Amino acid sequence: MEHVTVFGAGSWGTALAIVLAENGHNTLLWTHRQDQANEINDQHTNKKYLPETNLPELLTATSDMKQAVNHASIYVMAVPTKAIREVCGNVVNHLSEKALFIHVSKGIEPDSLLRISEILEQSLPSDLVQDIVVLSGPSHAEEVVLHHPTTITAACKNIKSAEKTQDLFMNGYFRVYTNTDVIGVEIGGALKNVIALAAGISDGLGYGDNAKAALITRGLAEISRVGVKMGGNPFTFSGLSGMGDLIVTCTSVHSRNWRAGNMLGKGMKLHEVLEKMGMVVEGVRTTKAAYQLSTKYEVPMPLTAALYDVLFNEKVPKDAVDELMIRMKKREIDNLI
Ligand SMILES: NC(=O)C1=CN([C@@H]2O[C@H](COP(=O)(O)OP(=O)(O)OC[C@H]3O[C@@H](n4cnc5c(N)ncnc54)[C@H](OP(=O)(O)O)[C@@H]3O)[C@@H](O)[C@H]2O)C=CC1
Ligand SMILES: O=C(CO)COP(=O)(O)O
Repeated sequence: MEHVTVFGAGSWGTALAIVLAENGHNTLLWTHRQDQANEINDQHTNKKYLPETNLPELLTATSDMKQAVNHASIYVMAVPTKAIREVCGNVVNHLSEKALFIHVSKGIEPDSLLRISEILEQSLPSDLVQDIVVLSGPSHAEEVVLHHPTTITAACKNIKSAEKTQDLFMNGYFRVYTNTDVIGVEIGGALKNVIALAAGISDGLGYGDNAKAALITRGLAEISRVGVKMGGNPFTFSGLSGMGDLIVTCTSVHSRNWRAGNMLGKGMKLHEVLEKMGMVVEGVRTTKAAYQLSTKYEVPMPLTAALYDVLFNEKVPKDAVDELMIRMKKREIDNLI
């Protein structure tokens, strides 16, 4: 039995805290909202994020950062990408012993173009970090809490820490693989959200399965192209954190990115969509970052560029699709390896 603190009590942080508690670990969930901590401790629910779920009574919550840091030396960082720096900054204020950091966020910071593990490296004192692990793959919180079979990857340059993460989370419904390709796993997890927004737009426009399959396949081509240039292993992109997560996010009604795209395709404005969602839609900021990555690494990413224009330059979605279809002729296969 280990002591673990999960930072972030949204859908994913709460679902992972349930997995850990069910695996017998002494798990504390940190939230920045006292009323939410009270609800979790007193009613064993988190109605805003997982309305149908009863939380294990052994799972407790706090909004006290000092208590959260002191509780454990294994931390799961489960806040959206845009909150990672702020939460790390607060953790550091109370950190006094070496800890293992497992992050589960799927994004890339616009402008700095840092991956989440790089933001953690920048924000945390290196002498107090045992290792940084990324846990990523096709895993909607709504299905994990129903114990539906789920597979995911724990990646760390140090395989021992990936294996430790595997042991912490693995159980009969949550199967964890290991990988040492942190770059590939993080890039796949972040960029699939861009393509999922596009898949939602395609469905919102009334296009069918052919269009969806095209987006998933050509989306994977552009994710792999830039991911390999950034140093990822080409094979990682056909694994759980690449193709696996791309499929689930582009095809599931649970996906916030797909749902947001769907509303855009039906004609809603981006700000209206984001207000209506009330949960993080990582793909919006990540589209900006991906567009910048495409320029920085001189990699063609036509789907990303089209989505960028729809989100930030008021391009009409149907026009973006039409323009994608009549681009100049191409060969299908890139020489990635
Ligand atoms: N949901 C899922 O199935 C999965 C999500 N992920 C990834 O996990 C990450 C978190 O997503 P998810 O849990 O779904 O997001 P949600 O939108 O469900 O929840 C986000 C949580 O983070 C909190 N938060 C936001 N900003 C801050 C801040 N500055 N300080 C402290 N807490 C903050 C929110 O609090 P508040 O209520 O106050 O807004 C909320 O509790 C994302 O990167 C996502 O891509 C990965 C796999 C699966
Ligand atoms: O990453 C996810 C599933 O693996 C969750 O995707 P959304 O953020 O689109 O809901």
